[in-house]
Amino acid sequence: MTSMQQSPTAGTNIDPGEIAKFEAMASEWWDLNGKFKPLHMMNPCRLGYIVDQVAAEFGRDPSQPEAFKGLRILDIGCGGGLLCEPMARLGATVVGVDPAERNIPVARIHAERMGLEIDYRAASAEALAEAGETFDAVLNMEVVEHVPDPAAYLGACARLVQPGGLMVCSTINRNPKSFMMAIVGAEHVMRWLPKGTHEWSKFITPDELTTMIAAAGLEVVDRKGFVFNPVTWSWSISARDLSVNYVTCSVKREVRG
Ligand SMILES: C[S@@+](CC[C@H](N)C(=O)[O-])C[C@H]1O[C@@H](n2cnc3c(N)ncnc32)[C@H](O)[C@@H]1O
Repeated sequence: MTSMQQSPTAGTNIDPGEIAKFEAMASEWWDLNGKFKPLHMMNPCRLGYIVDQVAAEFGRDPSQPEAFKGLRILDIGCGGGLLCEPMARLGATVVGVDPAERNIPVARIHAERMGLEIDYRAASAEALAEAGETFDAVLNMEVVEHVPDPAAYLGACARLVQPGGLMVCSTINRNPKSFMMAIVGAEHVMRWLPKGTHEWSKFITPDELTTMIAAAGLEVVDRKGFVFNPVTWSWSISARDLSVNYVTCSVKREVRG
């Protein structure tokens, strides 16, 4: 790149180092034993949470085929589409967006192979908000800890939620236990993730996240933990233990006039 050319991430709320990390792993999104193994392992648990929240908010029965038909769902920081695909299977109109350009063809090709129609775009939350797009539900899973200015990013995400809609946002708590589990355990001992995937200082406590989401104009209506059980080797939802991985659901109240 010459000094006259601008990086695609220049002047944005996107960390080029983070994008490079994810682009280097892009071919592994759908390898169950590859670098995204932890996300695949968590997927049933976090999908259960997302489906329940969306179904409750919009009065849908998720056991019915095409339960989410008519809903427009955005997955921001979609990676390879691990969450987009199940949403499309439930009948939603799905847009998956990620600033790491190499993720997009990987996600597109996989969706095509699965016979799913998903609108994947290399873009940022900020660019979509600027274009005035809105969605019934915004999925914002495991992204905020990779963003330079989380408060500004959440502001853009909140603008993408339609009045009456919701955002599901998950991330990692910041405390000594999360350092031991998410960095020492996951990156150095289990080697589930490449070393340096996460920076502990970028983790966010549930109260900090709640405050930022509220400042962005949404109301946090639910917070739960995602807890790994090393005996059953599975993840479950906890109402009490938000000490490492956790999720929030927030809504944009409709203005009554
Ligand atoms: C840990 S992965 C999570 C992927 C997906 N959300 C999931 O949970 O399966 C983080 C994703 O966030 C994307 N990302 C990094 N910085 C971002 C930003 N500023 N805005 C949106 N997405 C970003 C990365 O490219 C990567 O795909």
